[in-house]
Amino acid sequence: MSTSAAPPRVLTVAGSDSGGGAGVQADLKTMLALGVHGMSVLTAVTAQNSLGVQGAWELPVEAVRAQYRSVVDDIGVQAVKTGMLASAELVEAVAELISGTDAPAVVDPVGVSKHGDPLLAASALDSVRTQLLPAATVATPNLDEVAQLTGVRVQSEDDLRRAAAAVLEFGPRWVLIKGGHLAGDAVDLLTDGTEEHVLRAPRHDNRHTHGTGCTLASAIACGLARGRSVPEAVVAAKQYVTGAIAAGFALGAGIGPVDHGWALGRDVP
Ligand SMILES: Nc1ncnc2c1ncn2[C@@H]1O[C@H](COP(=O)(O)OP(=O)(O)O)[C@@H](O)[C@H]1O
Ligand SMILES: Cc1ncc(COP(=O)(O)O)c(N)n1
Repeated sequence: MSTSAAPPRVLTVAGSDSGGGAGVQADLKTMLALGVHGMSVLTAVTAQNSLGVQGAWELPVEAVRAQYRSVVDDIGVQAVKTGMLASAELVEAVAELISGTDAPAVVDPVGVSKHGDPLLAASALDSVRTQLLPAATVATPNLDEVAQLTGVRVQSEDDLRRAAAAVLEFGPRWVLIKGGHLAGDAVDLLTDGTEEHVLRAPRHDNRHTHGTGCTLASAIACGLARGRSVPEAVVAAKQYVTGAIAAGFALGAGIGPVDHGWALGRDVP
């Protein structure tokens, strides 16, 4: 009997989106599409659909710690991605867990949903700044999160560099500022303070963009788990999320999800 070699293992530490477009569900679908073994530590459960978030319940810190230890101590991880962490207590526990793990960490500092529903308590922002961001190999804030964390308001592409410098002050190794909410091309800036990479993709005129940020951060984690450098992983992840946005589809009466499976059966980037 033959056994196949195990694929790289990637762990998401995030909230559940019952609608299946964002959160842990987006992360695991991305991981399957990009050829790694996806695993999850659930931090919170949301009742969520195309119209918004109808309810959110966080898990006890012991439940988060126990899930994390179960996965890391037996199966092992080649990369970790964090998403919705809900409270200061959970942010601090997760920051400690990822700091003690010998694997790159992609930190998506999720603040609010596309519909403006809060996914992180305001009282947790300081823990994100002082404990979570310093533990990140790559942090991937969107423009609202940049404003919340640093006070820098990005209004045009020219402001991206100033935003990146302000986030780097908190200590992540790299930062990817996502300019997806600006008009014009979808432009993101990746930098470690020395090297700078501008990632530009055509804007798809598609309102079905639920889950873009989760999908991009997970795709970066997949690339890192496969041994790619941060810039290589981010370039490939940007290609993957751009294709997923182009293929986003209507579901329910509101904002539909990106299509995580758009590249299945084709060569993955
Ligand atoms: N309409 C769009 N067309 C193409 N790319 C987009 C579009 N909207 C967002 N993006 C890209 O999707 C990724 C996620 O960005 P964003 O939507 O800003 O994150 P978040 O989901 O955290 O708000 C970024 O690479 C961004 O440039
Ligand atoms: C549980 C959960 N986590 C994260 C997001 C952010 O989603 P997006 O990727 O659209 O910003 C969400 N809506 N729900």
